Amino acid sequence: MEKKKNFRRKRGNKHGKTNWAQRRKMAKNRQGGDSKDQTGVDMRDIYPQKEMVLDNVKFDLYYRRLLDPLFKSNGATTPEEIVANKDADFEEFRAKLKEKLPITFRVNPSCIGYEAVTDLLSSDTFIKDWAEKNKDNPDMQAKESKEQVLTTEEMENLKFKLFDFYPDKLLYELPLAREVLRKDRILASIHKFVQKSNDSGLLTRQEIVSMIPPLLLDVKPHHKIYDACAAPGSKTAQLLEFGLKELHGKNVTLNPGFVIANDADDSRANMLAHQMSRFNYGCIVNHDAQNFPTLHYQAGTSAFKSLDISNFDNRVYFDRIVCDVPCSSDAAIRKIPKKWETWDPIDGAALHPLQLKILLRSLLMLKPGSEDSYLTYSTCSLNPIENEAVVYAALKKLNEHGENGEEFEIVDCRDKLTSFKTRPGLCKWKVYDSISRQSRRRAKKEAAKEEDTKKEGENDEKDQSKEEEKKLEKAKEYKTASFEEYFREYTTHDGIQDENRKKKFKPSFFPPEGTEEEIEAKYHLSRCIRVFPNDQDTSGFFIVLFRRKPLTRVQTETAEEVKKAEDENTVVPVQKPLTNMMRCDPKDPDIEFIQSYYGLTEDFPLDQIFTFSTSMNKLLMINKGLSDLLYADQDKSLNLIAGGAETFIRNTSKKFSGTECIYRISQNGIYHVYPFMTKRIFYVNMETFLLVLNNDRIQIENIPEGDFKNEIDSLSCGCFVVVVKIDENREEALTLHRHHAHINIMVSELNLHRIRTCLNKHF
Ligand SMILES: C[S@@+](CC[C@H](N)C(=O)[O-])C[C@H]1O[C@@H](n2cnc3c(N)ncnc32)[C@H](O)[C@@H]1O
Repeated sequence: MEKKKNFRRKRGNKHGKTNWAQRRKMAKNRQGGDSKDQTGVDMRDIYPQKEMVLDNVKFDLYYRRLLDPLFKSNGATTPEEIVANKDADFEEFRAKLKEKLPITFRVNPSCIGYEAVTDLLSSDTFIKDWAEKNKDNPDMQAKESKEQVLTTEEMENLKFKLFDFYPDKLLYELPLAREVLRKDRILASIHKFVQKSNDSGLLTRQEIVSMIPPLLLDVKPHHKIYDACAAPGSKTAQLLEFGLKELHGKNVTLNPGFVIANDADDSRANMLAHQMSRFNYGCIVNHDAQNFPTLHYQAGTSAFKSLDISNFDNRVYFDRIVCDVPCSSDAAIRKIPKKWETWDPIDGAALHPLQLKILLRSLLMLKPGSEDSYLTYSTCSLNPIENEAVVYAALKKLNEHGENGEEFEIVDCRDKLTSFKTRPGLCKWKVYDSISRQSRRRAKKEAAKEEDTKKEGENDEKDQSKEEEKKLEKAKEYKTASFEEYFREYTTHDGIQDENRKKKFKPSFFPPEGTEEEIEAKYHLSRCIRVFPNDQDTSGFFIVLFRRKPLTRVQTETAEEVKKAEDENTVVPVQKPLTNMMRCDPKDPDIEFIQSYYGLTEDFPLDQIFTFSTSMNKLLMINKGLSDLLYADQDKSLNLIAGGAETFIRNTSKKFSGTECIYRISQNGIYHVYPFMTKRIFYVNMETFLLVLNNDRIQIENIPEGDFKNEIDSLSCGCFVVVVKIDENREEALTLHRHHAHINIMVSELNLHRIRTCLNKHF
């Protein structure tokens, strides 16, 4: 019993499940992150951790052979030169995989005033200026180290590296190793700046290759977007940013587009909530993507009315889908060095069936009959079994069974990545099974037995095979180790002898039949993209862009049913509560209070306010598109985890007692409300805005005489909003609270950091 208790404590809650925070802690402990004892001695100094061997002979053999057509021969003509050049390219590839990744990040273009941030980051002197400004700021210093690693001259010349294949000067790299950043007394402030800006949503730290799928999708605000395997959400954030970039204030709330982020792992799905919390534009759901429920727009809703009657199909479809499936992650080995120890191609083989199911389900969720329906499939694996084989199997299944010809096609998207090097997809590949260490040992033994069984006794034989095995392990070089020793080739599925292996190695692993030209003409597999780590110092990656062509018409209802549905258009559907998220009744006294207290205009969409709790302590705003989607879920089949932006918060704290203000406005949701406010909102000049931005608390008597002071003097206690016009198209807003004798800002430190940076008011 005692044992069981301990097990529970170690592993999480009483059901043995761990949440995200617990897992992080466990991982940190495993990595020795929190390794100091009570006296502050780092135990890693006493018991140094095992040095990780960044080598795997199987990995080398497998990829040198499987990806051979992709290694560069650099114009060589003789067979020897071709092999030598390809070997050199492979060596570069392999060497790069052993290096640590540089830190890259993206500016969030949906932040108001983000252009000021891109100007700062691309300036020659930002690093130097920021370090200088923060040299005495304890919040921006490294905790332990006080060294200065870079020379003054190196420091002078240090700049962020800008990648111009990404639009609007948004993508940067910090051109230094993490160790240097952490150690250097001055540079620590830059590291802190990136961290703080990342936490505030202004920057997103993300690997370059992982940014490619959303980039290829050319997202527009009206798009309905589905992210099938979304956690931890870096691509979801990018999709939201692209969608929101062109929208500000009012438009977001009334916008028909949305992003729905799904992940099958409930604790990972919860991690997405942070990414989405500021946008009323997205929601998070928790389903197996291969079985994602089909939703239908309901008669009577505006989304239903806008459906094309000549092509009637009231299922919910998506304009853009990101299918970033679970994979063996061997292309991310720079980030996960442990893979060097554990890598085996069977990992990819085991995931192929799930990857294919997720892709098939997702492709069918793309809007049919449209000129503008795109999906990206991606993995951070190099293995053709997880990549081209999945893509080919999906195309084969969907196109050959479609009645109207080839409905899905691979799009050539290389022109969208000019100045970013990629390598093409493979048309043909081999299917290899790896021979286990046990089988290799057995084979060695048998060979040894055959040669000289009589001379040696059993014990000697054991010693010999052990000896041989050691030698073999030492032969780390792919040139000296024999491929056949490690891998067995399967040419057809029918030809697999071992029944167990036959179950694991599916028919869909195998490449198309025919010549490369024939295959290419039919499937265009070379339009897939593989990123090699050595081409521009990134991780590896595989991406393919699919398009659903407007060929078939899918009818889910008969013409009479359509007619009936049209007749029913005037009927407002019953508003059932959702599984765990409820639409607030616009007639609820609390909602009516909000409307009158803040003087919300008639067009404020009261029916887009939702809550997760019957006590209505936190009210979330969702936009028009998301609201339509949730209406479509009348069967409550969506397992909704979070959605919308936290906008109104019930004032339960004592510090707000004595005011009539039942709900204050949250800074997260302010942008969705203030354009509709006619009361308790003040448009101020930049000077006044900076006064409230830079002071937590201001005595009312100390506010300089003028319009703002007069307005505050006559304002009752409670929440209010100030707005400043930055230029023709941009405004920034803050939530504040008026108390009897003072006002104070109700904005988190991180939000303040974001706003100050975007206004360029740190300097
Ligand atoms: C490669 S990660 C996604 C990374 C994410 N797209 C990003 O950019 O941050 C794959 C995700 O798929 C999830 N997953 C695994 N099996 C799934 C399934 N059957 N359906 C949906 N998600 C699944 C995993 O929990 C994991 O979070």
